[in-house]
Amino acid sequence: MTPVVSLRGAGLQFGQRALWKDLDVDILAGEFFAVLGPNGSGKTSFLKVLLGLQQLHSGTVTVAGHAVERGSRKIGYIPQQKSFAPDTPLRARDLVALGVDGHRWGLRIKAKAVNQRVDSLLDLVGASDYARVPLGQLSGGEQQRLRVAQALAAAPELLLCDEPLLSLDLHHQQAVSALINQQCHERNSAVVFVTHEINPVIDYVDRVLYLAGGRFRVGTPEEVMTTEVLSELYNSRVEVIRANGRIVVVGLPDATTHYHDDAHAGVEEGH
Ligand SMILES: Nc1ncnc2c1ncn2[C@@H]1O[C@H](COP(=O)(O)OP(=O)(O)OP(=O)(O)O)[C@@H](O)[C@H]1O
Repeated sequence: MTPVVSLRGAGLQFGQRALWKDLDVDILAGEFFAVLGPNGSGKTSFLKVLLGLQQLHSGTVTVAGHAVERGSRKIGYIPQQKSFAPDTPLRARDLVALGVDGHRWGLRIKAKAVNQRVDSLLDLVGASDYARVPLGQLSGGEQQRLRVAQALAAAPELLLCDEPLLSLDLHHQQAVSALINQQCHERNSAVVFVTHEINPVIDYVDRVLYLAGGRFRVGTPEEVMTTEVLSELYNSRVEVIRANGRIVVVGLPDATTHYHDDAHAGVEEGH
């Protein structure tokens, strides 16, 4: 089986700073692949390489067996959240319709089929109620659910997600993670899921790429999310604690922690 993503000897560097190098990895159809690491470790840049928006410094990358091309219909992309401008001249359903590949249906039934597909996607992400509201008037979480629907619209072979759960409440975090998991494990897309927190998707993740300090480790969560591996990656003693199926990492170096509030200082879940 041809891997959906294949990297060989891949390296990315800005100036003198190597984000990662000598990365060999194949990501398969139906695999949920999480990319974890502190701020600035190169997670978004990893997605940009797969999107053809960022050249590798060394090595090679292919998607579905071919050189990476920009704007590929094989790839669905949920970008890191940025709000739409208040005067964006699109309604919620227009955004989702942009993701639907109308060419799949014959001309005569095209409009109807596209409308039905858009309706079912809006329903999937719980956005039917605001389908006709202009994008700029929607909350951050509502906009985010539409981006998810748009990315799923073309049933992509490869689904790239950059922190897709940010600004979603717990209920919608669970709903959106389950949808992405369905696209992966039921519809056989390869999913690359960038996140600071593994816990919301811990039940779905097959393998992890953990980036830190110019180093990386690839493996199952059980192999990578350990005291030994993370201490080595951070070059500093951290403790990985597992409780009730969740992973808590304690003692991350200050420069790499993201406190949600003061109460979390020194403790970061699933990072
Ligand atoms: N085009 C570029 N030119 C120079 N430096 C860049 C460029 N793109 C990214 N960088 C740098 O590379 C590093 C990694 O950036 P990236 O956005 O991939 O990190 P990240 O792991 O996604 O971080 P975060 O968790 O904060 O989103 C950052 O220090 C960033 O400033």
